[in-house]
Amino acid sequence: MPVVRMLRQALSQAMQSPCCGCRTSVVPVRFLGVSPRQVPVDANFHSASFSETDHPRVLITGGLGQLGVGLANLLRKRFGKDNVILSDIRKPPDHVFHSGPFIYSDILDYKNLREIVVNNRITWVFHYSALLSAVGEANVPLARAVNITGLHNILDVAAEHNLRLFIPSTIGAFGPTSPRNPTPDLCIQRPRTIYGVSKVHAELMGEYYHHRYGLDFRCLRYPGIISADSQPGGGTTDYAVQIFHDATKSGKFECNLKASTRLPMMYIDDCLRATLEVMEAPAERLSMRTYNVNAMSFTPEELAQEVLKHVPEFQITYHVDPVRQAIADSWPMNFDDSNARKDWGWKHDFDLPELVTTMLNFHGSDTRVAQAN
Ligand SMILES: NC(=O)c1ccc[n+]([C@@H]2O[C@H](COP(=O)([O-])OP(=O)(O)OC[C@H]3O[C@@H](n4cnc5c(N)ncnc54)[C@H](O)[C@@H]3O)[C@@H](O)[C@H]2O)c1
Ligand SMILES: C[C@@H](O)[C@H](N)C(=O)O
Repeated sequence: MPVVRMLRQALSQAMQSPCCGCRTSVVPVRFLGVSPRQVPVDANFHSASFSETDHPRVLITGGLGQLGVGLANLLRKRFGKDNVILSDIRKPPDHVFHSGPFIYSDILDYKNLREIVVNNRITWVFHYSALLSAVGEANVPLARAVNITGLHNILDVAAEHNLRLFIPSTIGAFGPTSPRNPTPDLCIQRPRTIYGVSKVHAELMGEYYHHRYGLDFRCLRYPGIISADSQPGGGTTDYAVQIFHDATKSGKFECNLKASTRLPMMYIDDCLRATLEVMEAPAERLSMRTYNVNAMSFTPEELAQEVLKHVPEFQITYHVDPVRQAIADSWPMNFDDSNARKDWGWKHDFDLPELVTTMLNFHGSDTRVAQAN
């Protein structure tokens, strides 16, 4: 059937369908190959995208970055190893490859995404593929492709196959004209990075697909995430991970942000737990589809002071990267996550002292910690 005729037919069906809220029963259609399809959306989709007695079948995109492997570990404990598929365009290290299902998936290849979802009977997607703030500024065309075209692909696949879709947003979705201390869920969002622009777009498109097509879209705005056993992928908050490596290796750290740069931060265990909790929350508990989540907020100077309590010879110096500093200066200093706490019971476990002890212990400074205490 010619494309124009199909579009007309889809539009006319959408106009004729009884309106439940503002949702219609037609999802966007991709015209690929010779068999374009229209997939009706169940009006009661929010109640379940899979049988409630079954475990979800999960796909994680961009899973080999800082957060994906930890998320896979957490989800596999809960839903079973074979129910969680990790994917990326990079080659997995041995321990990841042998820890559960892994497949190649390029978020820019729509047809391949659809095949993966169909062949593996996927019901939940955690869409982690992205270029972060600093690497995004270094390659805007690629960031635009991965973060925006890739987003469109995953939204369409999710809407067509009734998936529950998690997309992380970020403190970077706010900008210099947002209230920065604290930053509430709903306020002006005019970010100055391609990363931030693409994340505001993701928030708005996900919410639009939710209202328009009933897509079960869920989104958390993460602060800077600090992890011990995985490396950050090129963001502005990376210093708060690197400091622990350097403090334990050499006792010295050169920070690329000013001493007084305050940013919201979270330990990875809290971040991944928040992600699972919002995905498991009953739909009626979610008064919004995009929530701020937070744990703590600190400056490099305050972090260094806390490290010093454990590593008395630790020295921090500053060599400011103007690109990262400009980004950080436009981001929230404190994040108001009261809606997440009220609606679905968000509560963080790690504050700054627990974070520093955990990170230093992981990096093998047990003796120094013991000596200092
Ligand atoms: N780490 C943080 O501090 C933080 C904070 C806020 C939000 N987030 C969001 O969480 C998600 C995961 O973050 P992360 O820190 O693990 O990111 P990361 O940069 O470490 O990893 C991103 C992954 O995406 C993959 N990728 C790139 N292009 C791809 C493509 N075409 N197809 C498929 N995969 C592709 C990369 O290979 C990489 O493994 C991102 O969406 C990020 O915006 C992270
Ligand atoms: C904050 C977050 O989105 C990411 N860590 C970055 O700095 O780009």
